[in-house]
Amino acid sequence: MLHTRTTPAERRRALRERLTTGRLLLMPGVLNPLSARIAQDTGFEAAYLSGAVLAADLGLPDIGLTTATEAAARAQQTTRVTDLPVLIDADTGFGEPLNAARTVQLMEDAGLAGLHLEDQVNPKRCGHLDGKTVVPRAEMTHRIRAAVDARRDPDFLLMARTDARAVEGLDAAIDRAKAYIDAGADAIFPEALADEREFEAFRTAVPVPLLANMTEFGKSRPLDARTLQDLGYDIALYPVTLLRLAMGAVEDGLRTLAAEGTQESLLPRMQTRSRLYELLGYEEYTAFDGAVYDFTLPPGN
Ligand SMILES: C[C@](O)(C(=O)O)[C@H](CC(=O)O)C(=O)O
Ligand SMILES: [Mg+2]
Repeated sequence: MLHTRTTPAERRRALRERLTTGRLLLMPGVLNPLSARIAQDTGFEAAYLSGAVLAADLGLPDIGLTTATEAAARAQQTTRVTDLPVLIDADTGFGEPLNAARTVQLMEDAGLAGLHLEDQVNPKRCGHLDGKTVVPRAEMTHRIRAAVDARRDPDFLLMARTDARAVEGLDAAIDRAKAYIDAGADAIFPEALADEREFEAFRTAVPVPLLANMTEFGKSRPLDARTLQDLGYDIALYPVTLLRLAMGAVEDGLRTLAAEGTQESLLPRMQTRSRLYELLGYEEYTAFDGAVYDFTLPPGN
C-alpha cells in the first residue's frame, strides 16, 4: 500500500538471478505506472520503460527530444508502485560520456534495475528506421566505461545496445558487441536483426545475456517465445506493445463515441471500476484509514 516495500537492491538481484536461469524473460514495455501494476498482477516478472513510449506519450517522435530527467521522473513514478525489476531505455545516455555517467546515477536513484545505452549518434532515431548512424566503436566504449565508473550498485544492469547491424552489417555488429562487453557491459541488445539466422549468430558469438527486441512493424520478423528460448535468448522485449494496444482502443473508442453518441457498446471492452480499484489497492488504504474508502460499489461495476 502507498508504495512498494521492495528495495532497488532486491530487484536488481532478482533480475540478475533471473538472467542466470536460462529461461526466457518476457519483458513488456509499460506505458504508465498503472500498467506496470497490471504487468505484475498478470504474472510478468519484469517491466521495461521504452524511450519510444515516453516520447509518444508526450506527443513527440522518438528522436532524442526527451531528457534524462523526464525519463528518470517517469521511472521513479513507476518503481514506486510495482515490485518488479524495471529496465529503462536510456537512449544514447542523453549526451556525451559524462552525461551517460550522470544518467546512470539518476536511474539508480529512480530505483531501476538497469538501463541500456545505444551506440547511435545524437540525435538518435528509432532503431527500426532507415538513416540512423552509429558513433565510432571507441566512442561507444568510452560511453560504456563512463557508465560503469559511475555505477554505485554493481548489481545495476548495464546493457549495451548496438544499432550497427543496419549500418555496418552483422559481423561488425557482433565485433562491436564484444568490444562493449570488454568495456564492461553486462548484457547486449542487438538492434534490428533481420531473421533467426542473425539472432543465432549473435548468440553463438556473444557470451552474455542477450535481449531480443520484438517490436511490432519493425525490421525484425516477430519470433515467438518458444523460438527465442530455443535460440538461447534471455529477454524477449515487447517495448511498444501496450501503447499500441491502448492507443488503438482509444482511437476506436473515440470514433464509436462520436458515431453512436453513447459509450454503451464499449462497456464490455472497458476495465471496470472494481478492477481498477482492485489494482489500486483501495481496500488496503481503507484498512489503513477507514475514512479514505467509505462507500460500496453498485453491483456489476
Ligand atoms: C526499443 C525502442 O528503443 C524503444 O524506445 O522502445 C524502440 C522501439 C520501437 O520504436 O519500436 C526501437 O526499437 O528503437
Ligand atoms: Mg528507444
